Order: sequence, then structure tokens, then C-alpha cells
Amino acid sequence: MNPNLLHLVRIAQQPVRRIIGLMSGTSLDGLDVALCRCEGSGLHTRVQVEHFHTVPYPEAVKNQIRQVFARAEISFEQLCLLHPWIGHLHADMVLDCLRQWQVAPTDVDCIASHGQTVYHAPHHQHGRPDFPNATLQLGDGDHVAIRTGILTLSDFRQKHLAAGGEGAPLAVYGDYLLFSKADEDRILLNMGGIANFTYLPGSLQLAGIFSTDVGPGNTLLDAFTQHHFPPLSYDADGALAAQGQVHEALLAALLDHPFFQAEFPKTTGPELFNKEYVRQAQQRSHCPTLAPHDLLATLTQFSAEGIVRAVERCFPTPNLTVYASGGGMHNPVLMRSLRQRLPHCRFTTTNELGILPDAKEAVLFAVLANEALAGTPETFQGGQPGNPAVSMGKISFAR
Ligand SMILES: Nc1ncnc2c1ncn2[C@@H]1O[C@H](COP(=O)(O)OP(=O)(O)OP(=O)(O)O)[C@@H](O)[C@H]1O
Ligand SMILES: CC(=O)N[C@H]1[C@@H]2OC[C@@H](O2)[C@@H](O)[C@@H]1O[C@H](C)C(=O)O
Repeated sequence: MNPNLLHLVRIAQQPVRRIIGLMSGTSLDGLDVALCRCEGSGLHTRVQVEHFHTVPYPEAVKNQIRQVFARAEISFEQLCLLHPWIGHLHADMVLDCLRQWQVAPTDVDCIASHGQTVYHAPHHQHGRPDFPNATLQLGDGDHVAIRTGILTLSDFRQKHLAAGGEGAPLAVYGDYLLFSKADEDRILLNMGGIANFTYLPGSLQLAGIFSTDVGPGNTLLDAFTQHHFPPLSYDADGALAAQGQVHEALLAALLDHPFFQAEFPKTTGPELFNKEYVRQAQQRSHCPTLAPHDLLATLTQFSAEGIVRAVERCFPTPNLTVYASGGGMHNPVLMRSLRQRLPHCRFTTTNELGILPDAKEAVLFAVLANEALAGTPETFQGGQPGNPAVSMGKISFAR
């Protein structure tokens, strides 16, 4: 038998696995690296984050990715070169983290690598009848495995697509395994580039659980901060938005898109919510030249409103605990708006659940890899609409 298979079986049979979860989201701010101690599997999974770091992307890296990111037309050569290049980059970032943490690569069982999403095209977005839901993440797992010497699972979203999902949000799988709690209705709200949430009913009924994108999180805030206030890359602490006024007509135009009326679960990305989307809404609401601070105030309210409307639509009298995570939870203007508009909800962060909010998505991929190695798709029974019962991740041996 190929010794790689024996190695794989040995890791799968261990009571505890050390797995590095990697996530690079739509904000292009950097690579989240979480070294996790994963014990057990399925509903018995226990995760302890041993180390976490976001390795920031240098501007030159962001510019390479931006050449293809969320663009319908690109250089094929650039796309082809980026796939191994991002694999190398992420592998080197992992090795740097391990050096800093004084952990030997041989003491890590596996890397769970999400890669970099460069294009997300669910059917409702591309609208082409002959084509399925599609999504593309770069940073090939073989390159990560060979360069780090660590077994790597990658490309988690394709199996989800193949089994009938939109390739996202995958958060529901990890949230269900780690955070379900009897007698507490929970929302796990992640505000990254795009905002999404998972609903975990206190009844623990699998049928009630779902996860959905709800609209933009920080993606538009980042885009317009970079446009109007270089060299700033994001509106730190909402300081710019706090100086502006919400333009109600523009807010209404921004919210006037079929995405917000579509049934849950659904997914989206900067392919839809981008500068052109805002420009068109400005035209429709007769404010083509809004002051930048007012624009940021309005866009922050737009992010909040997308979240609020989705929560209200799912739960008419929301009496829930909201566990926030992702970069948006650091924006007090956004958080204030959410608290005001959802007064029946108790707001806290995933810290209360023992997971560092900034690490949550990287931990998710460690949990998905742990399930692929040691779990069974049956944990998710028949799956939920949009969330098929499958194990995800392609296996790349390190030799
Ligand atoms: N102190 C802060 N004040 C305001 N915004 C912040 C702050 N810190 C981080 N952010 C926002 O959070 C973003 C990064 O969030 P995060 O890392 O969760 O996104 P991501 O993982 O790339 O996104 P996705 O969820 O789409 O995968 C930054 O680009 C910025 O907009
Ligand atoms: C295609 C893609 O990369 N989607 C991301 C993105 O970032 C947030 C939101 O949009 C979410 O749907 C997803 O990531 C998280 C980790 C998820 O799948 O749950």
C-alpha cells in the first residue's frame, strides 16, 4: 500500500489532530492562520485554538490578486500563474507562523487550506441557464503540501457545489458542530467582506438550521475608503462613517435589488456588490456626487440594514443571542446600528463560545478537514436545503 495512505489512516484514527486552518476572504487583507487542536469528530468535536495570526498581504500581493479578483474578464495567464503562486505564498506564510510559534511542521497533522476566492458565481448571479452554480478559489493544495511537507486538504467548496449547494456559506457545518446549544436560539453572524449568518435553534432540530449570506459586510466600505481616502485601506473604527450623514434615498436604492428578496439560503460576493453597483444606485437616487463621509455613513447603514432585514425576515420577533465575528465587529458604527435596529437580540462575540472572533473562519476549515478525515457525512443526516450532507476537501499528500 502507498505509505501516504497509511499515514492518512493513522491521522484519521488519532483521538486528537493538530490542524492548521487557513482562510483568505473577500477583504484581501491577509491570510488567517489558526493552529487548532481538534479532538473527536461530529457533534463530539472539541477545538482549541493553540495559535492564531493574520499574516497581512503586502500591497504587491493584493495588486496581483486584484488583477483577477471578482472580474468577469481577466488575463488567463495571470489566473494560471496565480494558482501555484498563491499556493507558495500561503505555504511560506504557514512556515513563518510555525517558526514564530516554535512548532515543527512535523508536529502538525494537516493543513486545511481554503485558498483565495477570486470569483463566485451562483446561478442566480450569472443567470446562464446551461451553467451550474460555480465558485473559484486559487492556491493549489499540492503546492501547499509539497512546500510545507504537511498533508493538505483544500478546495472545500467544489464538493458543496457538486452536491447541489452554492459553494457557500460553509460556516453552517462548523457552527452546528461547535456551537449548537439546547434552549438558546443562536445566530452566528460573521461580518467579513460579505456578511453571513448561521441560525442554530435551541430546539437542536437539524431541520431548522441554516446558513446564508445576507449582503455586503465590509467590501463596499473598504472599496470606497481606498478610493476616497488613500492610503487608508479600511474605515478604522468607523471613524469616517461617523462624520457623515446617511443619505436615505441612496440607502433605499442600494437595498432595491432582487438579492434581498430572494429566498434563504443564498450567497453573493463583490461580483455584485462593488463600486459599479453603488454608482448605479447613486444615479437612480439622484446623488451622483455625494460627499465621501456621507457615502461611507450610507454604506455602513446599508451593511447593517442588509443584516437586520435578513434577521427580521427569518425571525419576526427576534429574541436571539447574536455571536458576532469577522472584521466588521470592530466597527462601532456598524455595531451600534445593529443593536439599535435589533433591540430584542443580545449581542456578544464568539469569544464567549471560546473561539477568537477573528479566527472563526480559519477554524471552520480546520473543522471541515477534521470531519473529512475522522467524521462522517451522516452527522449532517440528509443535509438541509442548500447544505448537502457531504465531507469536503481534496487531499494532497506531501510526498
Ligand atoms: N477596527 C476596525 N474598524 C472597522 N473595520 C475593521 C476593523 N478591523 C477590521 N475591519 C474590517 O474587517 C475587514 C476584514 O474582515 P475579515 O478578515 O473578517 O474579512 P474576510 O475574512 O476577508 O472576509 P470574508 O468573510 O468575506 O471571507 C477589513 O477589511 C475591515 O473592513
Ligand atoms: C465564495 C466565498 O468565498 N464566500 C465567502 C465570502 O466570505 C463571507 C461569505 O462570502 C461566505 O459565504 C464565504 O465564506 C465563509 C467562510 C463561508 O463559506 O461560510
